[in-house]
Amino acid sequence: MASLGRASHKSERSPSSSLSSSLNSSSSITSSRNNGGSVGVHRSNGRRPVTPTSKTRSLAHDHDPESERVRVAVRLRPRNSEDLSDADYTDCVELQPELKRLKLKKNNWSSEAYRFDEVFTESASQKRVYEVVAKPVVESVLDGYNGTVMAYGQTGTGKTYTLGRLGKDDVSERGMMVRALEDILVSTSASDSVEISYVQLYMESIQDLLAPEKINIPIVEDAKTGEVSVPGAAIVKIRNLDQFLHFLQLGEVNRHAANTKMNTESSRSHAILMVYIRRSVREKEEKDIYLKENNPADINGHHLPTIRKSKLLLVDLAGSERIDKSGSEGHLLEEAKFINLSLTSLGKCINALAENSPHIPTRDSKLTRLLRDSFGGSARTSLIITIGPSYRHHQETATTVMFGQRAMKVVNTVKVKEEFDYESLCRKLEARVDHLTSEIDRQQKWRDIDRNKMEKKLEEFHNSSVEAEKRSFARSELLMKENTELTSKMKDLLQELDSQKHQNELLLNQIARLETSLKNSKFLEEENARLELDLNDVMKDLNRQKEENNIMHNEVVHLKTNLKHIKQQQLENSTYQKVLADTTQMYEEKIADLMKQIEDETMRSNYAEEENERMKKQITDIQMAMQQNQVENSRYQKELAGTSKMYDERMEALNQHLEDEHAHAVRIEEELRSTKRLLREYQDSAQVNHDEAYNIIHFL
Ligand SMILES: Nc1ncnc2c1ncn2[C@@H]1O[C@H](COP(=O)(O)OP(=O)(O)OP(=O)(O)O)[C@@H](O)[C@H]1O
Repeated sequence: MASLGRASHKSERSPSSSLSSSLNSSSSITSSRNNGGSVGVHRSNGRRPVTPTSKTRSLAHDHDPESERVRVAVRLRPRNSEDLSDADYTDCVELQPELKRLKLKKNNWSSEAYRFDEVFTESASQKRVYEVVAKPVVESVLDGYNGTVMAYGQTGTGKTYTLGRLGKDDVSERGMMVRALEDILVSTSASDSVEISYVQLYMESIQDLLAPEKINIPIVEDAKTGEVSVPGAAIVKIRNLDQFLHFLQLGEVNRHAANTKMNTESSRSHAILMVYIRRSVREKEEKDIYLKENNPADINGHHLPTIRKSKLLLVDLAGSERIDKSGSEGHLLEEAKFINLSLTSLGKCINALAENSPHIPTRDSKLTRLLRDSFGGSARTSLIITIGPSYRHHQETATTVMFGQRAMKVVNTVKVKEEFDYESLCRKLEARVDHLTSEIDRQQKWRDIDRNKMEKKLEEFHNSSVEAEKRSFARSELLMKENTELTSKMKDLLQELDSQKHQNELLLNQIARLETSLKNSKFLEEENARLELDLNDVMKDLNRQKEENNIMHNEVVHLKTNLKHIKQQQLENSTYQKVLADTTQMYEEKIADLMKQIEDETMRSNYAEEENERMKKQITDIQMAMQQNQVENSRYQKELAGTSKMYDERMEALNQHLEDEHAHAVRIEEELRSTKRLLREYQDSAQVNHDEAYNIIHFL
């Protein structure tokens, strides 16, 4: 305590000055109550009160001595059966709750007034006592401060009633322990941690009320932080009120108690309920703290989660007792001695703190060691002192009141204890590592899946490309084959074309020839017709000539007859007869020649007839060929259409040729005319011959 706590500058004040200061705060308490119904510590300098409703309050350490002073309330127990049965009963105190004042009677005519932070009459409810005394501390603890609520008083005055009452049958009877846990459990979330240890200090031995086998549990003090702990005690996580009630009842069962003259159930030990609260600092508050303290917790870019660890001590002290009154003997006496000894040590420390003494005898007892942080330390502390009403216990009441008065002078240095939650960070980082590992695994899995897919696709692509290559090779082979075939076909076609050309040429030639022939044939036909006509004429002439020849023959026969007759006459005329014979012979020779000419002419006429027939036949053949050619011509007409121009050109050549042919025909015609002329000459000659023959005959 000496190292952590010092009495405030108000420690030198007289009780009245303390009262004055309390008066200031009392008005603030009233104000707070009006605002929110809860009693908070309102600073006279106008700062906001430390209440659960003050959500926006600063988390800065508050060093207002008044606000950090140990709060002390006094509670008067109702008269008990002893008091009621006391015929000489007299009140030793007069309470003025509205003034938060207690008047302690010195004697029948005088009294001394003491100011407290709150004064509870015997009718004060458990609820109100809790809300005024303990609740602000509980809220402070929920905000991250350490806190202590302690009951101090003479045995049998209601310390256990005020703090440890379970209120199983009547909820309104619940004491501060149950109500505090109720509030804590309501105010904390699942992410927060609420744990308890419940120990008793019995005859300077710390024993675990939740695990009674644990005795002589050592007190551990952290040299650096001054933190006091009993790590040997069982720590139980509290999740609900029923669970807590169970443990509280268990502790009650395990607590040393005895039936004394003063109290049928007198606690023989100091019970200390330690509530450990571990809360994560909200993000915004965390940020505010970082900004305010300019100390951003950053490890490799990660903000460290900050937690607030706070501890609430609910201390139900064993009651001080006067051995003569309690009647303790033997073991009870020993217990009482230890109780009184430890309470005395506490009183000494409080005195020393109140008097700002350089030495605080913290180490005189385990109780003061355990409460080192509660008085003069960093905790917010509320003390409720319990007193009995009977004047019979005036001295004990006066001692208690004075203890309370001194305690009011003790100023603590409250501070929030925040630390980086390495455990949580570790868990978070582990979770992050797990998450990242699983993410990596997942991604690896996806990569594997993707790779497999890619490999499969690649294989498929490879296969398809091989297939495509095969197909393209087959196709190219096919194309090459087709190409070869087409080339061959093209060659054939070219050849065919050539042959077609050739044929065309042949046909053209043939057509030309046919056309020529046609022309010729026409011409010949015409010529033939003409010749036929001429021949007819010739034939007529010949027939006529034949008739004439016949006539001439007949004439010749007649002449021969006449000649015979003449010969006979010649015989009669010998000279004349000789000349006549010669002439006759000459004529006979001429007639023979003429006959021969006639026969030749006849033969020639027959030949001409045959020739005519042959030509007719030839014309018929030509006409048939022409008909065939016309069929073929119609067949080739389409093909010839494209080459008509060429044919036209050729036709010109043919025309030329035809002209030549025409010229030739003209020549033939001339020849024919010449033949006709010859024939006519022959006819003329024949006529001459005939005339000569006629003259001769006539002459003859
Ligand atoms: N405010 C009260 N109203 C009604 N009954 C009370 C009140 N305070 C105490 N009592 C009763 O007085 C008796 C003694 O109280 P309690 O055991 O709490 O005293 P104590 O201070 O704890 O005593 P000790 O120090 O011996 O343990 C109990 O029967 C309790 O019910």
